[in-house]
Amino acid sequence: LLATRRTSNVCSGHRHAPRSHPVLGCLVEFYRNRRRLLDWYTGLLAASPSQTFVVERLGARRTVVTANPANVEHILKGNFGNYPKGKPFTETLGDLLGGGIFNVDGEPWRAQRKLVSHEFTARALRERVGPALDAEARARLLPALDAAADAGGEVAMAFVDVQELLRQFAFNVICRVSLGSAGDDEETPLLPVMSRLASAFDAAAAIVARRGAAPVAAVWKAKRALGVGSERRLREEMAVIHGAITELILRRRRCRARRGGGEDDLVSRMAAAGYGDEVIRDMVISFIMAGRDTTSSALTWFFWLMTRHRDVEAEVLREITDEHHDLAGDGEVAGVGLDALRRMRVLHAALCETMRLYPPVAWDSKHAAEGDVLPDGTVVGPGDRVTYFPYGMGRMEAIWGADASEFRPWRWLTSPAAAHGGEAGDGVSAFEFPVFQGGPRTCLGKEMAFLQMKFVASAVLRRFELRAVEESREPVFVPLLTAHMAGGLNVTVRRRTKGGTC
Ligand code: HEM
Repeated sequence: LLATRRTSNVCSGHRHAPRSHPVLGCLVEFYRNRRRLLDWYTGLLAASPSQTFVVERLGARRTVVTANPANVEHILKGNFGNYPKGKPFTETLGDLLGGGIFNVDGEPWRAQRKLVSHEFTARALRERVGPALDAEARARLLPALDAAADAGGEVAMAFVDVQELLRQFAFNVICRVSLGSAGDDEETPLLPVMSRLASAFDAAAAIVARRGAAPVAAVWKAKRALGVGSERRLREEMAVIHGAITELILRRRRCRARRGGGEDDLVSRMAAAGYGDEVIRDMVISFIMAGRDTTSSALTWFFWLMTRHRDVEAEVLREITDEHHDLAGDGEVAGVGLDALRRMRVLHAALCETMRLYPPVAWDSKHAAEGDVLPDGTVVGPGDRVTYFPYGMGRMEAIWGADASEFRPWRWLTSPAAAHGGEAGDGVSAFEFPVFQGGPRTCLGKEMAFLQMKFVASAVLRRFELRAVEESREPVFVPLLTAHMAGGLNVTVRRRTKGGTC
């Protein structure tokens, strides 16, 4: 069973691994560790001489898990063509994502990527993302924190779940960006459609994520064939999602017709390029998926880390105050504000450090089209799953040094490229820090994500001091499709005075 001398096999070759039944393979071990897979995998990778191990278990595909940067570069870039997402991935996520960019390979992926990249030009960020952030912050995010701050004065334990607030914020922003105004001006209010969509989306994504984590895929497939249990619920939630998005697209069309066309949002451009309603709908689903839980997850951990590391919070606040931009106060966010956000190096470093330890996408898998040998000598068979593992990589001493487990944003400012005026993190390879993936399929929304996270961090920290209600509790990181904090992040909110103190 050993793939190579340097690669550990979880069930037979690893010196710390328990002996396993030759037929059941890893199933027992896997089942025993199912609630702590992240830490189990991280430990196995750290102990492996080449930061790679192979899992073989009955009823599941052979899986190579790696935290080795040379292997990650090979999979994501060097031999990209041999590592599509593959059928097992697209089958698991197909009911949710359909034929959207996240769930297709080959030519359909290439064509969608070309089209979608227009959403992320400097102009699109300035003209559409900036105003969407500004509008959403003014409409809901800042008023909710204001209300919590007011309540805090009267009720001893008034608090707000900032993770939930951030998820709603990101959801509304991504809907505004991909669908334009989507008929805000119509008689039937838009909000109920959006909240129907948001809750169906949550339920469907959770069911699909559990499919991916199931020890044996045959179980969910049987439930789907019989239309029972969670699979039946998934079908119902998907009907709600499809109905709501189709309604939003129709509103968008009516809105465009009323205004005489000439608009440049994703839906309009896909329609103009001849894509049918179903493909457009699936693309919007992929977009919501990509843009919603990723930034809100990173920001939730960021705010929690700020309550733990007040020295870092003070440095970030000093930088924000120095930039003198008033993000939701004087309306400059869409112009000067975006440039000010780009200049914030300490905040950028703190966000990178947050995502190193708590990556929004904790692991990601491809499936080998043909047999291959990875740079560290691991043999890959045709059809094998190959998983790169940002969560484990962020904690590897082999990559980050002896202080890998500590939150130290300064490490991002001391690389030679960053120290000479580059952006924080310049000089760190995407294959050592594959939080946004890397190579031809690298995240298209990376710049938008940083802008959004910096915008929210600045707008919130400048006005409010957030403190975790249970400061001493270590929150639980739940990976699913995108990661989140179990139980949310309840914080108390106090308004800051002008000088940045409370
Ligand atoms: C902190 C925030 C974010 C992180 C960590 C992140 C991470 C990632 C990762 C790991 C992938 C690769 C997924 C895969 O191929 O399996 C990806 C792809 C993608 N991301 Fe992001 N993302 C973030 C925010 C965003 C935002 C705000 C958008 C805007 C809509 C976005 C749009 C996309 C798109 C369209 C793809 C698909 C690219 C392709 O398949 O060619 N992302 N992202």
